[in-house]
Amino acid sequence: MAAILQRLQQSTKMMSRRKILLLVLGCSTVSLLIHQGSQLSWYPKLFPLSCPPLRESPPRAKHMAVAFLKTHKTAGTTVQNILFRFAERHNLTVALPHPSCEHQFCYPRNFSAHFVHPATRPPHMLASHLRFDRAELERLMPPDTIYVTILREPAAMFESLFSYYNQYCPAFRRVPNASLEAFLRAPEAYYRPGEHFAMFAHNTLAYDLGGDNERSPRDDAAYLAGLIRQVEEVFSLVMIAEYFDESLVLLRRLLAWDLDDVLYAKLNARAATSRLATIPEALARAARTWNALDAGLYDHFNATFWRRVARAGRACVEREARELREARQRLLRRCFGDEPVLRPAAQIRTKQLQPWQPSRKVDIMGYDLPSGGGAGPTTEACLKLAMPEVQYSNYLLRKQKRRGGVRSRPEPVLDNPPPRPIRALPRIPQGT
Ligand SMILES: Nc1ncnc2c1ncn2[C@@H]1O[C@H](COP(=O)(O)OS(=O)(=O)O)[C@@H](OP(=O)(O)O)[C@H]1O
Repeated sequence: MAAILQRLQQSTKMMSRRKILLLVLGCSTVSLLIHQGSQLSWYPKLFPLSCPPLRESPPRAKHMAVAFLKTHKTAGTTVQNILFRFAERHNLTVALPHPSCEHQFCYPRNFSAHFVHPATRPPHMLASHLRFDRAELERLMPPDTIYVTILREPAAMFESLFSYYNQYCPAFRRVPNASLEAFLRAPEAYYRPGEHFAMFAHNTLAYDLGGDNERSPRDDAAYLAGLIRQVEEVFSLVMIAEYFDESLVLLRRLLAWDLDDVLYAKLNARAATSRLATIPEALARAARTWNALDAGLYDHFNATFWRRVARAGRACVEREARELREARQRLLRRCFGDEPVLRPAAQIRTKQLQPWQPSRKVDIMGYDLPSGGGAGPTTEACLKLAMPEVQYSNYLLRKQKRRGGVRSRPEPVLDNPPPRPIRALPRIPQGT
């Protein structure tokens, strides 16, 4: 009897152990499904299992030698600011223009290594405006330099150029009522090749890339194909301004940087009142026809960009881009308050954050620090995040000059002298 009872007890124990085991297994499966449900079947595109982790293991060393060709009106200032801050955090030398070149490398002249301030050589990084010259850049930069650049849809870019350089580019100044429509109806009536700053009025991208902006792909298709080949040979990544966050994801992967390294504040944006809300289709077509070389470059590199995104896994790139946007919102809120409003220069009290205004008709927006924030590492990081190009270039030059000489006193950030007039483009007499 006792033996029967003992066996009964044992089998009950076995049963409950099996039940517990089954229960545990069941729970784990359900929890796994809940946890990864979105990665399995119902959101397969958004959360694929195959996305590489944000931080590689073992980590690939961050790439430190970068030359960014800062093309005009393409979100280049925002990319430049990312690179400047990275360089500072890693104690890298940034090539900066000699003061006689202003804050650009004597643009629109072809780049020469002579334009680089001696206190900023040999550099790890370069990100100021220049007209591309491969041999001269290779003479200056380390052999393992990664070259990157950015393009923007030519109609949007041209609308921005027309508004920003309206007072400086004679071709634009000739147009009655500063009308973009009038210019694009008959560009040849206003445009004179070879005159001062003509490159802002015709195929600016091609010119910045070192090409001949007067060539037309309609008459000479081989020229465009050759220019594309040259760009492909040198640049490891051509970013696209319309897909800025996706571009940064590709950039940070190329350079083995963290997502935090490419956080940014949007710089150099015009106020809504200074821009066309939408570019009418006919105007966009005319802008693309007039800038046919730029349109050809953009179409080609936009297509290669998306092929590259597809190779990296589109869903993974989108997921990272979304993480970047969320982290960026958190950072902007922390730096500039709950509503990180872009504001006109007149409303920015912090001198170092006032962006240059190209004319009374165009408002370039910026950020301001909340009052009473005081000094400190967070304030300094926020200040740099929103610092316009000229103030940041001047600050970096002073800092690097000092590093080359006396090392003891750190460069003050918050109380540096007011910036010199920005983009000291020569004033052109009315009616030229
Ligand atoms: N993150 C991001 N995404 C998309 N677009 C952006 C971004 N950052 C800047 N911008 C827009 O880029 C224009 C300014 O370009 P640049 O800084 O290259 O101008 S400049 O040549 O250095 O003066 C300017 O365009 P417009 O406002 O149309 O003039 C900015 O609004």
